[in-house]
Parts: sequence; structure tokens; C-alpha cells
Amino acid sequence: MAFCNSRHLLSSAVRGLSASPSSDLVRRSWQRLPKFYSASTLSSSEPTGAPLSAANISIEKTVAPKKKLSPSKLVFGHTFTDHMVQIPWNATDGWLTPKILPYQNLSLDPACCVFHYAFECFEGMKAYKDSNGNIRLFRPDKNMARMNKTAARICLPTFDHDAFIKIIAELAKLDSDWIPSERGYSLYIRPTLIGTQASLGVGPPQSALLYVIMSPVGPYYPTGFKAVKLEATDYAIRAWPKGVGDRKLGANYAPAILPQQMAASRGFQQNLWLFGDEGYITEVGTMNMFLVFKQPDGKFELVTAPLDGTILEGVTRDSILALARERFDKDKWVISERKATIKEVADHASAGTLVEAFGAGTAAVVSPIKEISWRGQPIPIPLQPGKETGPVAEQMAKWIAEIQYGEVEHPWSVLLE
Ligand SMILES: Cc1ncc(COP(=O)(O)O)c(C=O)c1O
Repeated sequence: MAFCNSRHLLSSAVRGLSASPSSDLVRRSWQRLPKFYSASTLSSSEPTGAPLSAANISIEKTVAPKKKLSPSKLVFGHTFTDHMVQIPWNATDGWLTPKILPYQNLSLDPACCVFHYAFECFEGMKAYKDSNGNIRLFRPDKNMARMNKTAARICLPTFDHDAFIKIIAELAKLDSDWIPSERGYSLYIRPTLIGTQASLGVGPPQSALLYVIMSPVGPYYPTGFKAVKLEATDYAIRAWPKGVGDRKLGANYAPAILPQQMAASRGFQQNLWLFGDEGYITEVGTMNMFLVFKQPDGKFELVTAPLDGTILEGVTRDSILALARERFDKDKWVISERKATIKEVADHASAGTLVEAFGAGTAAVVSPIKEISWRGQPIPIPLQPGKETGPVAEQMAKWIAEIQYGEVEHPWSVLLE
């Protein structure tokens, strides 16, 4: 397969969206909605009160630093660093002073709306240590934009992207000795936003808490790629058009566990979410899905599902598409964001034109796939001889890691001063 080397700078500019208007206001604005309105109508008004600012962060350092595990013992999301960020918000004052505090329990009223009506959203991003010991974030603007879109959809307050990135950067710098310096290791960052209003009435929260915790993580594949087997799920649906499957709401994740557990009980590492009678391929577990087909004219097609509201707008997905569009040989490759069905995959497998499949997400970057079980029948997916990955997944993992670890300069890698 041929790749070529051109460079192209991406920028993302998604505006912060709405605040939490009072329930009266919400009711009135719903009454005012035109008969036919677009999804963008669902996120509009500007936040009230003070904007989020990184100017006056207060920092209280821990007096009891935790003992660090040796990197080889790290289990994803089990170990947390010494400090966390907490930023309260309320509808009258807006965003209050950001605090960096020792990592600690939250104390919340049991009536808080997060516990009853799932006013919760989160992000998943990573910081990396480069060979000079500098800390780098990978495309944090993308995570901020996605978090604001998600927050707006559930009437939680939005915030200024740059201010929040600066606050996260302060936290990462304070806990920088938690970022392992070995290649493949990183610091997983989990910004979380919850509604804290203590009231059982169902309505937009009048108070919220934005917080950030961080967890050092090891390489997803410590001993090299390990291709996975998937079970195609058609008896349950993760997301649907005009729903909230494209938002990173905690409420989207709990219902996804049972089908994953059922797939696991039959020997599959992940499930593949299908949609509709047509069996459209949407996502694999908590990753976006990529397929490579060989076309009748001899070209290769890299295919991933379009952003139609039924998939999460993955940062890794976007990065892979951008890299493929700028670096793959245009005479040999077609890059498609289009719907593909499971039957199309099965037909390509039978015809010998299914080249490769992989999942893509922050945790693993790429996750090669070697088989999909559909209605009890295996669809085999080729791997490179002697390897547990196809060539595109391998190439993308390499290109993205080079950027993340600052081995090549790229605007996606944000160096913390
Ligand atoms: C449902 C879902 N799809 C896709 C992704 C991949 O997104 P990203 O590349 O931004 O990590 C994730 C991970 O966050 C996810 O939870």
C-alpha cells in the first residue's frame, strides 16, 4: 500500500453554546419553537454570570502525596494522581474560582439531579511526556468543543475552551511526575461536569460542578497489537438519529454494557453496534469503526460512518481521516465518510475485497479487528502476515504516536509551557 507525505493544518472552531436558563424560560422557548426546527435549535443561548476564567486559580497542594505504582502495574483508570480540579457554577454568579485541590471525595446532597436524572457529561483526553520531559496535550480543543456541545444538550453550563485548557494544563503540570516518560505511557485526563442542584423537580440545573481527575495509563498493547473479534449487535441499539448518541453523556454508556457483556460471554472482546433494518455499521464498543475495501477499479477505500448523530464525533476518527486525506496517495485511495452495512462487509469478505478493519479511540488509538460474527457466522478479516494488525491501523498508530510524543512537530500537539 502506498502513502504519500504532504502536510495540512487542521483547525477546529466550535463555539461554546448555551447556559442553563430557568425552567420558565425553557418552557417558553420550547413553546416558541417553529414547527420544523433543526437539531441546532437545541443549543443556543449564551451562558449567564461570570465566564470561566483561568486567571485566579487557587492551588492547595497535598500534604500526603500518594505512592506511585511502577508503570508495568498500571491498570486503566484505577490509579489517580495527587490533585484534582473543582470549579463550581451557579445560575446567578456563573463560574466561580477554579480550585486545584488534593484528590478527594465529593460531598453531595443525595437529592442532586446528577443522581436522579443523569445530568452528567465527560471527556477523555491524554497528556504525554516527550523525550525532553515536556508535557503535551493532543488536540484538547476538540475535546473542549465536544464537551460544550454535550453540556448544552443537557442544559448544563458551557465554558470558555481556552480557559478550561489552561486550568487542565495547570493540573497536568502540578502532577507532571505522575506522567510516565516511557513511550506508550500517558496521563488519561477525565474532565467531568455534573448537575448539583439538590431538587427532585425535573428541570435545568441551577448549579453544577466541573471537575477534572487524572490517571496514569500504560500502553494499550504492551506486547504489540492484539487483534480482536467482534460480535455484531442487532438486538439492541446504542444511538438513533436525532437522539444523543453523538454526545458524550454518561447516560449513553451504562445501557451499552449488557450487550458488551453478552458478546464477551460468547468469546468476543467487543460488540459492533448496528443500526436499522439495513444493519448500518456505527461504532465498535466505545470506538469509531474503520473499514478498508478494495474497489473494482483497484483503488482502496477507507470507510467510516458519517456524523449523522448516531456516532460519537471521535477525535481519533477525525485525526485518522485528516491524516489519510493529506498523506495517502490520492491516485490509490478514496476516503469515505459514508454508511456501510454489515452485509456489504460480508460481501466484500466473500469476494476477497475486504482488506482491513479497526476501531479508533483515545484509549487504544487503533484496535485491529480480525473477525466479526454476524448472525452466528464469522466474517474473517485479513491481517498482515505474522502481524496482529492491518497496514492502515499500523501506519495510523505510528503517525499519531509521533505527533502525541512530539517526535514530529504538528499543530495537534499542544506543548504546555
Ligand atoms: C462511544 C464512543 N465512540 C467513539 C469514541 C472515540 O472517541 P475519541 O477518539 O475522541 O476518544 C469513544 C471514546 O471516547 C466513545 O466513547
